[in-house]
Amino acid sequence: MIFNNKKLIIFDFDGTLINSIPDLTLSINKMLSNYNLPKLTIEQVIPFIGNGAKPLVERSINYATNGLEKSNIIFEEAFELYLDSYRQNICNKTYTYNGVVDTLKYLHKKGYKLAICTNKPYIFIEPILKKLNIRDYFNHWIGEDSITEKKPSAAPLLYLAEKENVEISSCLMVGDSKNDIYAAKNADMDCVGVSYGYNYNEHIADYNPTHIIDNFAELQECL
Ligand SMILES: O=C(O)COP(=O)(O)O
Repeated sequence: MIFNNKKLIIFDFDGTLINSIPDLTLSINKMLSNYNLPKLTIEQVIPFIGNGAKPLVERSINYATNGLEKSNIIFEEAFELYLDSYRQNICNKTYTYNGVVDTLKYLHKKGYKLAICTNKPYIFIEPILKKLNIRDYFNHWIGEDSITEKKPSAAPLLYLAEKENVEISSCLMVGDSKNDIYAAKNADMDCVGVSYGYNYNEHIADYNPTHIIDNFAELQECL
């Protein structure tokens, strides 16, 4: 599929541009170990990603304490422990998926405006972009706490379109999660689903994005 007349491409972050799951899991496990709870595997943590940091911590604690006593856990304290650990391990094993760097370079060179809309806390975005040497490709990035609503609300996508002064029909959302597809549909925006991400272990095709790609570099054939 070829998308004509697009000017602004908005990317999801975790599961689309970067595989952050090893560092997220490490930080979840550091938090859990504080309460002598069993460690979770990467596979166990994957379906907890997508709605932001608090749901990730909450789902992980619920899973790890299944049947165990949890009255000793104060959620706000556990959340701070997780944030502290992630701050220190933000980009140890996180990497860009295959084709991401070359494709960002290609799109940037072609004159597209590029932005990121993630449900990750804002404070974590820039350090990762810098560490992975991709910061300068993006005009804007927003996190779950940047405005009052997050994906699957249309609000963050509408906010970015307005910031960049681009009409919705000239924007394209690219993401791995149903939250990305719903946000795009709620904003009446075309969207590309990537099949290799997390998406609660569900097929992205089940959410009917405008187009699906299996490798990020395929975007170069669409734009
Ligand atoms: O941190 C999350 O829960 C999801 O982040 P994402 O929106 O970049 O996939």
